[in-house]
Amino acid sequence: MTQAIKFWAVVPAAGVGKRMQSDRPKQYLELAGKTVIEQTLTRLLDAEVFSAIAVAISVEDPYWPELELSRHPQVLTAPGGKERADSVLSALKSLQDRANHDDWVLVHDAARPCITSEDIHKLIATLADDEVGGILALSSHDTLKDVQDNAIVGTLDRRHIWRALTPQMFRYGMLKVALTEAEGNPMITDEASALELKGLKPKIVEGRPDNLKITRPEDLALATFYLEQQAAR
Ligand SMILES: Nc1ccn([C@@H]2O[C@H](COP(=O)(O)OP(=O)(O)OP(=O)(O)O)[C@@H](O)[C@H]2O)c(=O)n1
Ligand SMILES: C[C@](O)(CO)[C@H](O)COP(=O)(O)O
Repeated sequence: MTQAIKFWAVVPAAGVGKRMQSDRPKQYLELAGKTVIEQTLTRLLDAEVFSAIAVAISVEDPYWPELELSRHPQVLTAPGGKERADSVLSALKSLQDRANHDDWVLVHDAARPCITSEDIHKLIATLADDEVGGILALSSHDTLKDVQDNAIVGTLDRRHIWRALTPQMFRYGMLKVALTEAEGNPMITDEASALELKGLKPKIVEGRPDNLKITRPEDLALATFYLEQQAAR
């Protein structure tokens, strides 16, 4: 008897947040009354689609155990790695006794707290029968320039340039193999790039522009605004 396909979430949350220039990793900064990571995990839990959420946490992280969500029955913890891809692979390995080869995994940055159930379900509905999977992404509303040594050398066709977001949705077995084969490759900054290395063509699903990644100090105010706008809808 074929087993029902399950959905798992993987949340890389082991970064130090250098670009945020704050006193703690950015996933533990306050945002709308909670920490950034609590906002993110709450949204993933509220989507009511994941069998479990595997969170990659730095082995030196003193903040995680203080969060009630760290004891949530659907939240699992895995040791983070040197790079984001290492953290994602570690979290995937922590699911190996639970996830089946063809189950779907949605990898979502802890630093993207404005994700909505709407976009999670849109990604799943669009790709649930796809051979490879794909990612939420944003098209460009601006003219894009090719720049070398601070000088414009050309204008790019914006129809072919999209900004990758998360979640990124791939089959458990396929993603684990791809990230294992790509281990140590500095060009692998998202899950899709590991699949691309194998000659696969992940799909694009247009996401909401408010699904920002908190990276620099000014992003917190924008994220606060977005969460308030979403709450008012
Ligand atoms: N070794 C790492 C590096 C990053 N991440 C996670 O990957 C997500 C996106 O990465 P990024 O925005 O680059 O976070 P940081 O690496 O923390 O930021 P910075 O590059 O400014 O240090 C974040 O949720 C971060 O916690 C991770 O789990 N393990
Ligand atoms: C995965 C990602 O969110 C896609 O845009 C992004 O690459 C992660 O941030 P990083 O700064 O590249 O680690």
